[in-house]
Amino acid sequence: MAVSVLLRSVMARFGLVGVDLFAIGFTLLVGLVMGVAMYLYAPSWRVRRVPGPPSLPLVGHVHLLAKYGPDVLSHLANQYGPIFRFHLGRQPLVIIASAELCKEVGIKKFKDIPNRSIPSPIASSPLHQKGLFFTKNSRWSSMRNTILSVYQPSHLANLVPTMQSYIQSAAQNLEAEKDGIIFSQLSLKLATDVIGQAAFGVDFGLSSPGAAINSKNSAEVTDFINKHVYSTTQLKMDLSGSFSIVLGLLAPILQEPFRQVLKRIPGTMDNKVDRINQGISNRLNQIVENRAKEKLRDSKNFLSLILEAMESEKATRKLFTSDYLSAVTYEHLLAGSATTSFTLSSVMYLVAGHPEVEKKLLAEIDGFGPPDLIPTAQDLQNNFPYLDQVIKESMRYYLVSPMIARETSRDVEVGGYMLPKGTWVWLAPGVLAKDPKNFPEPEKFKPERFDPDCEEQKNRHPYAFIPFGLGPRACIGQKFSLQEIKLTVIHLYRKYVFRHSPEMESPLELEFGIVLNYKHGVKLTVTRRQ
Ligand code: HEM
Repeated sequence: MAVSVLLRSVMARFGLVGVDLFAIGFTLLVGLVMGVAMYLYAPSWRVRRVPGPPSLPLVGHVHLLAKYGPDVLSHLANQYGPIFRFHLGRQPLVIIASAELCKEVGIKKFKDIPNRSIPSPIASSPLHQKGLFFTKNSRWSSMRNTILSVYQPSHLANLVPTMQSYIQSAAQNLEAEKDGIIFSQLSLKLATDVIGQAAFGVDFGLSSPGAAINSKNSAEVTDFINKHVYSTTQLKMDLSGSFSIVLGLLAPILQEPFRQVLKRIPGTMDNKVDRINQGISNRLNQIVENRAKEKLRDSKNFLSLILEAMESEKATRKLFTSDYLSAVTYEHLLAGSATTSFTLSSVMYLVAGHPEVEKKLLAEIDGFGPPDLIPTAQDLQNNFPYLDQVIKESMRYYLVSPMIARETSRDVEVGGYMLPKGTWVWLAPGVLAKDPKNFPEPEKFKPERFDPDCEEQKNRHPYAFIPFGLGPRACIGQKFSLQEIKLTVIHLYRKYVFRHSPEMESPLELEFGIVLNYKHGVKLTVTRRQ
């Protein structure tokens, strides 16, 4: 009532006497509803010609994730072909599910599609945004060039003794656990220790036996790692993340304002994520600051190498301001731990369930030389061809990163469809890896399909298997992680054999995060070899 009186007096002032208030209210309401509808549907409208299933208002196709689980995109590719839409809430993704089109997006048309889209879990986490993964255009290429220069093969080769000593120490845990171990937990600790040393020159001391008791600063380290694990596992791609992440899926425009408010309200998940990310940032800044002050640095770790480059080159100094330096260093921990650990656990799980593969693998490992002969980086690359096949097949079978996010930076034609600037184009290596055209009987674990002499391998499209991505934006850590995984498998199989623990579910259950993870872990029993 009071509002209508007020409105009338305002209207009278402007000479609008006699205008129907109801009509104005109705027009405003219709305008508002249309505005919201346009906001929600505009992104879908721009790519409407690309085929895809009907999407639900607000949630898009997220409900299909619940229905089909990890196979959702393979299912849709069968129905809609090699390029189709999948809506994450309001945001349509154009999914690329053929090897030839992946090559087109990742290599041939790279200059039109050079960056990654930033999904809502990352948009709500400033900590994750300034690493190489999400930086864009010229900043990205300058950062990548500097980072690649510290990934020389000689640098990797120098890391073999460091990796080996962590592996040997972690393997001692196996002796203590007669009833079996949760291998995926041990491998995450090992991978975190290795990357902690390689990236920061810091010994987290997580994987050595009795780590919690021995480590001088165990409480602080455990706290840091727990924060890291929490921060990473909260980057959910479904509707179970923090409120601001879920809102980011539905209405991105509201995500940042809500995050700013919610992070100040104790008890909310946004508040917890923010506190934890702050804690990680502070700890990282401290590590970076301490390293920067050191006169004599251990030049084997990534951070020291970048700091040295910064001291000698003005351009690098300008590029790596402290926030970017902390972010790329943290990114190493993030990218280097969960991915490598998941892949290592997959290898151990799959070999443990396939005695015929185990037999061939043991023959190759035993044939390399005496049990205490540590392979060099070159040996690892050239002298373990069957191990290579086992790792590739394990990565195909359980692909840690089944999606690769990219975004068009101008209008570009892909697969016969014109995609406007700003379209999210996501490659689907997970679909390619399970496509029977590329991999006959995809549900069978057959390392021999990667034998360079076999017909299946010869006939396969060269980009049908891209676990590390492709083109100028491919993974920088590929050689690093393969070196670590091979050294670990060789060391473990020289001493032990493994079987599935009877306590483990079958088939293995997986969960979606920013990378794939094992829901209940990989549990194995261990037997010492005679
Ligand atoms: C088994 C282990 C790993 C897998 C499966 C993996 C997978 C991937 C994939 C699929 C991409 C996206 C590539 C693309 O867009 O084409 C990527 C990018 C990246 N990875 Fe890895 N990765 C692994 C280990 C590592 C390690 C150990 C590090 C660091 C030492 C690392 C650092 C990065 C970085 C920084 C990028 C972004 C590159 C850029 O945008 O220029 N990754 N990784």
